[in-house]
Amino acid sequence: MLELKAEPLTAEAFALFGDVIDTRRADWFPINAGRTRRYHDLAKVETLGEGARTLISIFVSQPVEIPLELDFLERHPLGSQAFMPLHEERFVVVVAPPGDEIDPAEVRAFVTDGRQGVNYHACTWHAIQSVLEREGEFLVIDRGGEGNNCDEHPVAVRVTL
Ligand SMILES: NC(=O)N[C@@H](O)C(=O)O
Ligand code: NI
Repeated sequence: MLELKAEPLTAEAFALFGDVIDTRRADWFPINAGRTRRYHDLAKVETLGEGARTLISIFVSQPVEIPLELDFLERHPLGSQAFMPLHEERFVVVVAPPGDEIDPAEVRAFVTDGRQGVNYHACTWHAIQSVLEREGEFLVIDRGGEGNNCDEHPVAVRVTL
């Protein structure tokens, strides 16, 4: 069993796996006669393969227990997947770099601070949505279309905070 203590999520540490969506760390420009700040193009949306299209969904998730025990990670080979909390929910992120095998030494665990969202790049191995403390509501942007877009890989991970 791989034991990991979750680190605070930062864009730098997450760069190998995807993007951190966070207005506090992003540029913006004014639109709508200056009434709106546009935080523009914050993450790389990928939609690959036959009939690919971008989906906008809402996930309402029940909270996970800590320690969080995982027995697999998953990846989406045909597209990215973004999760943005709608009510400052914190969540646990467990990732490994793209590749057909998962090297336990490369698995990382993070915890968000409520203002952060994540966008997993295509093929990044990740744990399924794991919200903390209370029911969470997330805006999810990912890929629809033909073909299989979800592979699972067994790996035993135990995450503490
Ligand atoms: N299956 C699904 O839509 N969600 C997962 O991909 C996940 O990352 O939670
Ligand atoms: Ni996923």
